[in-house]
Amino acid sequence: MSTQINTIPASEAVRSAEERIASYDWQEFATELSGYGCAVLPKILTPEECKEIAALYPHEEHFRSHIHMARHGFGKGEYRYFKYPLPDLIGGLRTALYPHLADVANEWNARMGIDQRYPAEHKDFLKQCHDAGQTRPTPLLLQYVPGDFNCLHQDLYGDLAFPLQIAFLLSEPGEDFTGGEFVLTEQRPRMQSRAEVVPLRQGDAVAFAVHNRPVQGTKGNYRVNLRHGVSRVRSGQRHTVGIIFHDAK
Ligand SMILES: O=C(O)CCC(=O)C(=O)O
Ligand SMILES: [Fe+2]
Repeated sequence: MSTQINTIPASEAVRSAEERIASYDWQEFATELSGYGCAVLPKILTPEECKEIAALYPHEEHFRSHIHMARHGFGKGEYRYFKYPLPDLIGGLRTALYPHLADVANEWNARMGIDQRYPAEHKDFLKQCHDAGQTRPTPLLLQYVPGDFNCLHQDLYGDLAFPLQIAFLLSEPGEDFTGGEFVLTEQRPRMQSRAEVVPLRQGDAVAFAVHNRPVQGTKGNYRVNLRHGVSRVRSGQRHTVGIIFHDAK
């Protein structure tokens, strides 16, 4: 299938992704992400782009695998992992968003006493993944119908894991679907867990911690353990795209 998002040359898709992300206040974004473990990028995709991406779902040629969540105990609903080459817009956003997240990830690792530092460009991090045998693309398109939900989880696919990821809501809450809230939990050592429900509109993206983040305590930084998921969809259809920055084994 040829859709508009696949007819833009890849270099232009990166530029267009770079242009759109230049309009955000990345300092404020980093403060929010470090304060709460998640931060929203409003209206990163247009409604037309959301519809175009969601419309790829039935077209198998774009995907390497198809997962029925109930079969694995992951919840209920389905998703498909994109194949390389990724659709230009998704690949472009993956490349253009990475450097902003790498700055936060490197600061978090320093605060958590983890030696690893992430390179400034995504292609260099992907090379590390590929050299470690993690070669399969992880961006995915998810589809939920009434009764579907996504259990709390962490998207780890091997030893190498970039600590932040992004999900884009492609459907409009209240119009295309009800329920289906994006949820994050944060397990704090020797304390009760904290939950966040992230309000998103169509075209918004949420960046969040994949598994750990540092929290400033009275005696220095401590590490919390995060999981994310989606509450039950009550009506309609909900689509999302997930961008994970490490590749899979
Ligand atoms: O559907 C969602 O909002 C969450 C999808 C998800 O688990 C992910 O992008 O990793
Ligand atoms: Fe996920």
